[in-house]
Amino acid sequence: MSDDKLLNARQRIDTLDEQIQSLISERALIAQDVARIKADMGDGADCYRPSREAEVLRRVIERNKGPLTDQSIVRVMREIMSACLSLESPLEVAYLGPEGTYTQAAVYKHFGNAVKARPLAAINEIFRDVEAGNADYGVVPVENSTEGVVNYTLDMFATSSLLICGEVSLPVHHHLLKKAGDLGEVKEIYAHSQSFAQCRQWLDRKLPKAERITVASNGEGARMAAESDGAAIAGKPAAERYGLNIIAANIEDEPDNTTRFLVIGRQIVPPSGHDMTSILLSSYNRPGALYALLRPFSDAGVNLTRIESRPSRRAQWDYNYFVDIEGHSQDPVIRDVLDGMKDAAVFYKFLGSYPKAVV
Ligand SMILES: O=C(O)C(=O)C[C@]1(C(=O)O)C=C[C@@H](O)C=C1
Repeated sequence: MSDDKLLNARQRIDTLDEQIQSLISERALIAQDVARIKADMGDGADCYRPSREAEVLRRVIERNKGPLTDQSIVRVMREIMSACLSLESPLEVAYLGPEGTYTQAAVYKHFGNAVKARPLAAINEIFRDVEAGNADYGVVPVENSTEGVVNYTLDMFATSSLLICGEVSLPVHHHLLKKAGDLGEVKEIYAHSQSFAQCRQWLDRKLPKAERITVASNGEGARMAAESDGAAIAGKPAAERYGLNIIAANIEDEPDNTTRFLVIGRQIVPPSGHDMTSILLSSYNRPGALYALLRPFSDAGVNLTRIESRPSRRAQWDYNYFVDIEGHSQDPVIRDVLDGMKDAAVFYKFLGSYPKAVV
């Protein structure tokens, strides 16, 4: 009797699978049409449309009645769009490698698995690669909820011609990885400095005597652990990539530890309805100058969500301010404020308007 029930349920699944598959194929045919339409419009260069993708994914969440979580249903839809886009034009995305880094996970979260992800050794190489047109887009880490900003990425924007085209928010779970053995045998640990900082309390408590060896990336640390008796702090993809065991899971001090990444490219992204805008400013070094510069945001009711200062490298004790606001630069209110700011600031650079991360 229960055999019959199982058979029946599987038949219903088979029927639905057939319908889903034929609908996905129909969708892919339309995506090919879209590519032809874009080519006819002389607009073919940018097959990837971040705003449209954000709209599609937001609609998926609005429609979701469960039982799948928003994250799960978005992941499925993201892969369908990724496969459709690869029919239009395969994308190449440079990221902070080697394989197994959180940045690689951010690439796949944002672009799906049909993208060609290219690992590079340093953040400046990613900027150069995209600027030179070797990669279509790049993905770089910009801030972590526990450890704060990635200064190197912010500094690159001061001189780069690239724009921010998107953001990716990735919950980061650190694990202690080792070829074999257990916690008691760990004498050396390889990790990126940010990961050591994010797991400091756990390490002080559990492995106070182990030597902490800072390496360029967590992927690199995992590779080194695979070739030695040492352990590495990295994510699950690195464990899989380098054949390591997870000997302690989720060792980050903050359970909500999240890293924000930026997608960099040459595209001016149109509004999606829920956008962010990033700018770089510097003000005169006199009382009230920074306040006067930023006040128009408040007067216009624009939400300033982040401000970071970095040495400008133009003069001693002179600073650049990285400012994030909610909204798009094509919104007339924001356009007016930014236009005023261009004249009032000592230095002003528009870094991009882009859709807020959907999940
Ligand atoms: O709407 C478009 O412009 C498309 O190319 C289609 C599509 C999709 O599959 O939905 C694919 C790629 C783009 O990045 C956005 C959306």
